[in-house]
Amino acid sequence: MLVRVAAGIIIREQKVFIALRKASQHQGDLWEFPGGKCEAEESPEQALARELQEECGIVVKRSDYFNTVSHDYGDKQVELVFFTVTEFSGEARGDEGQQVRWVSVADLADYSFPEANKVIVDALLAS
Ligand SMILES: Nc1nc2c([nH]c(=O)n2[C@@H]2O[C@H](COP(=O)(O)OP(=O)(O)OP(=O)(O)O)[C@@H](O)[C@H]2O)c(=O)[nH]1
Ligand SMILES: [Mg+2]
Repeated sequence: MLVRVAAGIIIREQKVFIALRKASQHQGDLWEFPGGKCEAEESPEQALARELQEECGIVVKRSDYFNTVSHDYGDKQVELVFFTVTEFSGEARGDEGQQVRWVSVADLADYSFPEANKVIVDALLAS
């Protein structure tokens, strides 16, 4: 099963917004950049805007392509399309009951992310 996912690296005042995946979800109890599956005929950018509105209550005003990561979890193959989100309206929050946090880029190193995120977190830490 190959799933295409759009995820947002939401940045404000040098901090990045991360959310904790629910224990019941795939790759549960790990931190993520919010986002979700692209629906049929939806571009990754459209999926990103929809998911961030649903999960975090923000309206994306500006997103820029960052990187694509393909990863095989064994039970699931994902193609993650990451965007930076630097302009949005609304206050980012956990609208699906998920724990959320604004963290400095350096502090991302202290959080556990799914394996596919490693290259993204490393790129941010190096930036
Ligand atoms: N949103 C998100 N998903 C990620 C990240 N890294 C990563 O491997 N994934 C994987 O991408 C897949 C899709 O994510 P999702 O569960 O958020 O999808 P969704 O919002 O449509 O929710 P759903 O599970 O309720 O249908 C999951 O298998 C998840 O493990 C990440 O940083 N953000
Ligand atoms: Mg999601």
